[in-house]
Amino acid sequence: ILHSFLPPELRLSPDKLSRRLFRYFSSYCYYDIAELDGVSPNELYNAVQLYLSNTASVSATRVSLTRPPNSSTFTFNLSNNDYLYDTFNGAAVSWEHHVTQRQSQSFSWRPVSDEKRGFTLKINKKDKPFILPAYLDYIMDSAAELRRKNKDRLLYTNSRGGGSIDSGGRGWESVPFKHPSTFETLAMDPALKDEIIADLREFSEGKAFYERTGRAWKRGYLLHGPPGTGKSSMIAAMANHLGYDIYDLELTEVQTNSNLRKLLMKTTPKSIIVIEDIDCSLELTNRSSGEKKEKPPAQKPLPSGAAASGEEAQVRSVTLSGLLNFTDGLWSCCGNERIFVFTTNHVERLDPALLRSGRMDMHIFMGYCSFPALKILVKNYLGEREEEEERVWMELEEVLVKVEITPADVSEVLIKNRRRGRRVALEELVKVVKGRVEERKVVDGGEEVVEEVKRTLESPNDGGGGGTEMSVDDERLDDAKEGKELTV
Ligand SMILES: Nc1ncnc2c1ncn2[C@@H]1O[C@H](COP(=O)(O)OP(=O)(O)OP(=O)(O)O)[C@@H](O)[C@H]1O
Ligand SMILES: [Mg+2]
Repeated sequence: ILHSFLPPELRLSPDKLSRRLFRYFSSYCYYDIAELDGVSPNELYNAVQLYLSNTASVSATRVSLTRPPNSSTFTFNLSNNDYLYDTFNGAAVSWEHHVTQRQSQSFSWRPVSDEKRGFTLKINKKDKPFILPAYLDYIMDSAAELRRKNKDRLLYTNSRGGGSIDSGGRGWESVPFKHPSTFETLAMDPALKDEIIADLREFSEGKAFYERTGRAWKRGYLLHGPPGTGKSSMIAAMANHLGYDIYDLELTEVQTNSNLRKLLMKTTPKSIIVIEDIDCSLELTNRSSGEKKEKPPAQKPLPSGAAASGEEAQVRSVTLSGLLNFTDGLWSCCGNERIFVFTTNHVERLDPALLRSGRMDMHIFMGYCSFPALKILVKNYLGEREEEEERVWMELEEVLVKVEITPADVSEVLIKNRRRGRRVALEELVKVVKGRVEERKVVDGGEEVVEEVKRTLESPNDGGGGGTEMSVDDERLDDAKEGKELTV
């Protein structure tokens, strides 16, 4: 009866009709996202699945857990007909996963699953203008990010072959990057560590900021400090924290500025470009001086093998300005989201052009082992602190301020004595640090004596310089000789 009264477009089966009526009066709208679009996979379905499997708001009543091979984390998927709630821009949405059996198996060249899977997104009609399509874009971006984080990261180098960039080779050779260093295991001042982590987060989330301010989306860090203080470990921790690849650029292997540019052009976004020991890699003379720069001794001969004239050598070698052009000049915008890290043991040897403000955004000094850093190292190697160790810790805190010991040295002692038990390892550490204090006293004493001897020799009233008697305590002089060679 109803059919005969209704217009043709509404003459539907009761089931469909009731659904349409329900949707018409409902305050929600629904979006179906099927696994397959015809026979090809639906990218959005995969993105939603990945996004939901990592979303923090696990409010579904039943989820299926999985652990992919070689992964340390569990992921979960929605079970059939279960819901998960999410919020975006303050609006609540829900996702339902449905799995149904395929009715008829039409012939297909590709293997098609027996099940038909899909997600249904339910959002309030009033929220629709505010969250669509931004929410779906956000899901696609988040999924791409998760995919990148889950994939093996790579360490590239230009010094292991990979084909010379000149002869059309790739220039970079890669290996899987598996360095275990993280910010948690990195022993350094906690305040500085937090500052670096915050800086990295700001950088990686700063796309809009960099666009708005017209700056190239890149950041430079200069790590300096004595050997064995964790500069390389810091780079690994940065890469692990951000999930970036690392390009370890061996400058001495690059022959010309143009090759350097080609190599850097081949780096991918979301990567860290590292130049270790920059003071040794290049003759980093002041680029404005216009003087001819001698080819650095470490630099390899030119591929042609021909002896280049002085002029040619100048043109055909990597210069500071060539490097800065890429890190800072017009070329810096070729490729987004890149971090440059330079390390050096001698910051004072670097060209001021490299140090001027704005060039390297952050100068990080990796110093000798402080007490908070020591606590992290002990925790890394020996585990959590125990109750009855108060005395040893007090002793360590007291002596540590008197010496310069690198985290690498501390690690060495702890690794060597780890098997002998925690207590013994700590006692050994105290012994080593105290030993260093004693050594230092001798050296300091020696230096004092040297100064005193110098003063005596230089003073004409005392008859110094003529081999006459000196008023130096013999015993201290002996000590000094043991500790340090006298060079007066
Ligand atoms: N701050 C640190 N935190 C944790 N471990 C450290 C730290 N510093 C050094 N180590 C340990 O010492 C070893 C050497 O450190 P690393 O290679 O990072 O030093 P570096 O500063 O890069 O030295 P170099 O200037 O000689 O290149 C590392 O394998 C690491 O185990
Ligand atoms: Mg290093």
